[in-house]
Amino acid sequence: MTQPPLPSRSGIAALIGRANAGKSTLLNRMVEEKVAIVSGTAQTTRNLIRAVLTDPRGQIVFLDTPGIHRAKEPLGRRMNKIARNAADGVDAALLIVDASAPPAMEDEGWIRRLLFSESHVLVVLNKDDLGGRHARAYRDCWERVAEEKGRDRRAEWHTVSALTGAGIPELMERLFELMPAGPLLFPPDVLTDYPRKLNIGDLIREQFFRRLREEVPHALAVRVENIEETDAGGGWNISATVYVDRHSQKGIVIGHKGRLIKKVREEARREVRKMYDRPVALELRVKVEPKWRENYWILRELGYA
Ligand SMILES: Nc1nc2c(ncn2[C@@H]2O[C@H](COP(=O)(O)OP(=O)(O)OP(=O)(O)O)[C@@H](O)[C@H]2O)c(=O)[nH]1
Repeated sequence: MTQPPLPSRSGIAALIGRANAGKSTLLNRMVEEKVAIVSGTAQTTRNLIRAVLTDPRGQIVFLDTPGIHRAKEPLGRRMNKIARNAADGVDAALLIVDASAPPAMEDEGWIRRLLFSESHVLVVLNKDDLGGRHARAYRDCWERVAEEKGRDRRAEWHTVSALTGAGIPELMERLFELMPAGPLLFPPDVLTDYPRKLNIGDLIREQFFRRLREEVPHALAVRVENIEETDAGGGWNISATVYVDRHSQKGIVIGHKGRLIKKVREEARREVRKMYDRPVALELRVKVEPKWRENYWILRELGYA
């Protein structure tokens, strides 16, 4: 029997929008049962990947942006920074707005940001079932901010109701078109097992977050290369690489006499052991990879065995 051909497009879409705009409802509606939502467990709240949708038209990896809130603590501020950057370097950035309510400061903030993003931008006017009274105000807001900023930048506008499903097939069709041709980013039968490497990477990164000043963690990625089962006791030998942008950051991440990375390794090891309930050995390497954020090959490789 011949297998159906694999889809030949695959890309990344970021979901952006203020709380209550309907991001989660929209995501659920877009992916329906066809998807493996990446694990509902508590750990994945830190995880940016929310879902991977594969169908004959292609594959879309949906990235979530943690809500932007008025964060006082450093971790919250860093999360905001991550959220703001999630719109960059993706194949489609979806700004979801609630068209039944007027644009809020946060919507305008996102518009300002998206005007400078190189990603293809789609503004999704959600909750159209409530009448979409304020749809025009969002378009006006876009135009006004673009003019203020001197940016001749257009967005694509889609009117939907995540609740009733109206407008969703058209939006999906368009998203698949926007995904670049190329091999799948993730295996098609994604992936109950897949989040493990991501989660462990997150746990390690979080330990750096806790110990470093703002600039560095933002320029820091952790990629778990390998999880090897040990012969005895069901333990894991994990090796991971910490990527930074610049040489100067390498020293910071390693710390005086290697103290910082050692501490991170110990704490991360403890966290992983707690989460997966097994003995863990962890090896960390630091690598300088200028502009890693612009290369999403790191993302491509995450999760592959
Ligand atoms: N009438 C209507 N309500 C909607 C629609 N989409 C979402 N909602 C409602 O809006 C509320 C917020 O939706 P969520 O999907 O939780 O919003 P969110 O943007 O994910 O919010 P956070 O999880 O806080 O980021 C819920 O009560 C939804 O049922 C829609 O198209 N029409």
